[in-house]
Amino acid sequence: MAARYLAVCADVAAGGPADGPVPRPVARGYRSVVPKQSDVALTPPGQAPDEDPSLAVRNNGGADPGSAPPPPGRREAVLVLSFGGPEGHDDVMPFLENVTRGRGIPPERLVDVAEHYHHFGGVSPINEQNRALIAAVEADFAAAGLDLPVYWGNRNWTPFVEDVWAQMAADGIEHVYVFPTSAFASASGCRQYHEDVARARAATAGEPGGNGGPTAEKLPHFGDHPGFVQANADALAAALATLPEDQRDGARLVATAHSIPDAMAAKAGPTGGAYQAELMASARLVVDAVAPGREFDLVWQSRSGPPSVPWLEPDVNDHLRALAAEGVQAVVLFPIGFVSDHVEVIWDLDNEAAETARELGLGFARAGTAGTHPRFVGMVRELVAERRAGAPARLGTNCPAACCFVQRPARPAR
Ligand SMILES: CC1=C(CCC(=O)O)c2cc3nc(cc4[nH]c(cc5[nH]c(cc1n2)c(C)c5CCC(=O)O)c(CCC(=O)O)c4C)C(CCC(=O)O)=C3C
Ligand SMILES: [Fe+2]
Repeated sequence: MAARYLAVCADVAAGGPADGPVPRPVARGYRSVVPKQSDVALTPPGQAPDEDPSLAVRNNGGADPGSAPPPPGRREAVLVLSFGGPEGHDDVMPFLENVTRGRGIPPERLVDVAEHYHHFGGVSPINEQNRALIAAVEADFAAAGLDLPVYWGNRNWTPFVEDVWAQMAADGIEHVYVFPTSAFASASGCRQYHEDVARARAATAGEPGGNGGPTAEKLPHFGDHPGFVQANADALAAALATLPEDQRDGARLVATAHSIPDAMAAKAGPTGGAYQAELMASARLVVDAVAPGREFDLVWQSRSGPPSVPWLEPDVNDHLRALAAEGVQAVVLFPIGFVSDHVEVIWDLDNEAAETARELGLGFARAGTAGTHPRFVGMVRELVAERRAGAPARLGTNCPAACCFVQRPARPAR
């Protein structure tokens, strides 16, 4: 049975740190502060930040020569690099301004999204989820006898990646394996994480006596990694089992991911279209692990941007309406595009999409995300081990110098 891929481009084959000494290894427990403006130079539009030769490894589109094994004695670390989220009501607007600066998101959309956060006391669960992931990775490293410190930095809120970079430099870290909390290609999910590292290195170089701090390599996309797939498959099976027995076989399985502008999707990955292609491949693996060959759909959620700009469609809510009209009785949503149950998941799916399903009389279940599933946690160690062994990138995808670039204002340094 062929999967019903509803993606637009289905024809694309492409694949604060405390004062004084701060204890290693994790910059946790930051106070929530309004970000300071820094005057770090921007990546000029059109110039890829990963042309910075100190960003040591690029897993370019299948042509990855592999990294050299690390020189003996090099002091290394892992950085969990994430999106960031507010920690209280007063953080919400400054956080949203950080996310959307220069992005052309309409102000009324920001007001709406702020409400989603205020609904949860202004606290995004993403930070607690990242702390839990880091604790699990540290425990996994320790159990495997791997002595590698784990740091945490964010793009849009404390602990900011710039501050953590300075901390790693102060701690004598020479090289960092960057693990982004995002599995797939796109300007949002891959390239911006490269840009975050480049910005952090520029900021560190701008400090007195600074030299950019540790060199870095971003770990490859992991949507097809067995650890990620197993975590999502277990969650999908568990969600399916919550439906009444007579609905399970007929329930439609629906993968979701963050919508992105069509123009961004067209530029994702070395030959374009990689966001949808990687998501489809990942969702297929997840479904096959639960119910081999079973049909599923891939649709989009959390669209922002002005209506005049086309984004990937259909939206999950519209899709639920179409399914109900077809006579489908129940759905299981699995948000394959995210790695934890943050606001985009618990608001846009558990609240909005669940409400749509209720209105339509559709049975509804939502699968969890990878979170701290042991196979997902172990995946981080495996990805690092591959790079340390000098192996070619397993997946062969990570945004090379020129890909995923969309012409829009560079995100100013905070
Ligand atoms: C592909 C993708 C991922 C997955 C990959 C990854 O994880 O990186 C993702 C994750 C996330 N997106 C998040 C939050 C937001 N995203 C926004 C805006 C946007 N997202 C986009 C795409 C993505 N976003 C895009 C193209 C925009 C338009 C602005 C622009 O062109 O850059 C806005 C602005 C308001 C709005 O319009 O919604 C917010 C608040 C949170 C945090 C949730 C929490 O706090 O719990 C997370 C993990
Ligand atoms: Fe987003």
